Amino acid sequence: MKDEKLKNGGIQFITHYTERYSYSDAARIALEGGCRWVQLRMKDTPVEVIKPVALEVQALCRQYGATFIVDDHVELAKELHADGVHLGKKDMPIADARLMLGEEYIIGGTANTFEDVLQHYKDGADYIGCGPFRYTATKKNLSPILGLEGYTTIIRRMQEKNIHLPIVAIGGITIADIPAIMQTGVSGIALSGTVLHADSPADEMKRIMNL
Ligand SMILES: Cc1ncc(COP(=O)(O)OP(=O)(O)O)c(N)n1
Ligand SMILES: Cc1ncsc1CCOP(=O)(O)O
Ligand SMILES: [Mg+2]
Repeated sequence: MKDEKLKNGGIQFITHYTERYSYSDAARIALEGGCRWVQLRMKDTPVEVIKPVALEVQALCRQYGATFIVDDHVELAKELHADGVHLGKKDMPIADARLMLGEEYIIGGTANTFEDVLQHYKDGADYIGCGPFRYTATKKNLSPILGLEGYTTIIRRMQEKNIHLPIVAIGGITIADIPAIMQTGVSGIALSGTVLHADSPADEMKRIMNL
């Protein structure tokens, strides 16, 4: 079951605040565009404000058969029975989240280096959000930019150590970047701004899903 939910994961759409669309409208647009992996990311927002939005986005994801991931909030993910949670360096450690959530939940971890990937692998992550590919205004305090070379190196080092874990590239990615990034051996792509800021986000999502 968890494997199937992860296979929804070629392309992960991540929400972000815009004046144009509410979080749930943005998620709906991505789903209408064919995306089947949505992460609700609402930075600088109290959890009691996130919860009702999360319920809406979860219902939408269920309607479309999409995988629903909550950013940062392990307890909320558990309370809602989300499909999973995404955790970075400043969030709950993955090993602790695994103890809280058990094996059935997807846990994604952020990595910028091979050493990060190795740690998340040992701690039981299900996938890695690896980036940033390039500069993006969607996230503050970015780690060093990886570019294509960064992914190639991380994937090669994973192969050398026989580490099998889906790598999802993230950070400033546009449709034009996707073929070359996929060529490095990553399993998926996470995007936000390129969809949200497109003239027609639903059409952009469709173009991405049809690559
Ligand atoms: C798929 C994916 N990859 C990386 C991140 C970044 O998570 P984190 O480092 O915790 O930063 P915030 O998103 O919480 O600002 C992500 N959310 N999703
Ligand atoms: C959450 C996150 N983590 C690293 S880059 C990033 C933002 C991704 O959004 P965008 O596709 O707009 O750069
Ligand atoms: Mg986080």
